[in-house]
Amino acid sequence: LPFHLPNQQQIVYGEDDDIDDVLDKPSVAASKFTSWMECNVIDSEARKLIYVEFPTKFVWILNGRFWKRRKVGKTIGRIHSVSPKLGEAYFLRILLNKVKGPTSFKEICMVNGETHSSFRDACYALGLLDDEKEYIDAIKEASHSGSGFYLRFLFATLLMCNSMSKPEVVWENTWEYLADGILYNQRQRFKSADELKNLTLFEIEQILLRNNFTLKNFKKMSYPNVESVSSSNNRLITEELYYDIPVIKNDYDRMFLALTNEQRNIFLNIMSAIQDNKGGVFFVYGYGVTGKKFLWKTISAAIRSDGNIVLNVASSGIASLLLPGGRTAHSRFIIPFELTEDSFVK
Ligand SMILES: Nc1ncnc2c1ncn2[C@@H]1O[C@H](COP(=O)(O)OP(=O)(O)OP(=O)(O)O)[C@@H](O)[C@H]1O
Repeated sequence: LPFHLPNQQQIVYGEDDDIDDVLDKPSVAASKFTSWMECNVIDSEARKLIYVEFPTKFVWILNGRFWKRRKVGKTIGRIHSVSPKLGEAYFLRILLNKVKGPTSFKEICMVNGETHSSFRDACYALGLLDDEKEYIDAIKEASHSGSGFYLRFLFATLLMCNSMSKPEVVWENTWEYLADGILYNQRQRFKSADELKNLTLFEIEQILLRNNFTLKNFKKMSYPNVESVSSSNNRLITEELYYDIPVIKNDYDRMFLALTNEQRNIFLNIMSAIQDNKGGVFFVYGYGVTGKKFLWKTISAAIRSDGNIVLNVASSGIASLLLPGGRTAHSRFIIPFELTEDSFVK
């Protein structure tokens, strides 16, 4: 048994069909599902049945596009299954297993005389959905042993699985647990008193600017470095500076000592181009498993352990996973890729 949200009935049409002809199709005016509701208006027997029971007493007359009382035969109904990800369609399906004889979509949403604004709310009112207590309790319980990072991961996983019917309720009740560690990390972000001073000056300058003043009017006062504030508020930059420097430094020391002569030569060449601000394009090639990625990792660790930024990119998703903090070049630099029949990634 098909069903659909209001005005979302399925229609099949050809590529060149005229839009008016498409809209005039009988399946638009009367889908199996909307005809069921129309039958409920005129037939009192129909109103005793939920949708899935309908085919036991009624048959669908395809030519006329209406339901008629069944005279012979037995049949059972089954409603198409729907993923919870589809939201309202999923909740409508739940209601269809409960509501007898509705004559309109509005009536499906009606519980004890009250019309709800969504199928989800109607499910709630009927007690068909759990309250979110079990999720709230689970997050609170996990907070005894898990860090804030782990809890945020848990909440994100619950969101991705669509397991919570009212994620906003869980969020409001648990955000303080989920926020654990963020304040601490933000404090750590300001590596020096100078950065903190700069940000404070920046905030003061904002107040002054709103009142047509500026710190520049006070000759002896320092002026904030606006560029560094905007970069410290830039999420991408912050993410790249989020590495645990002592850990990275340790990795770097270990890897640097292990470099082969050939790797070390390349490493020193590239590092000197960086340190002397010369820049350059380096093409490192070699047979598989000869240590190219090991070299990238060492270079990345060397640069990151100085608190600088490395953007590791690869052309394929799998290769990018092998690089520390790697992303595909397309994703990182938002390279447009026109998808046609003949397009391919070189
Ligand atoms: N100097 C080194 N000291 C210790 N282990 C190393 C060294 N160089 C490479 N390795 C190790 O050798 C293995 C292969 O290296 P890596 O993955 O860097 O090779 P690759 O050239 O990038 O391979 P592929 O081309 O197949 O992707 C890894 O396990 C790496 O840790």
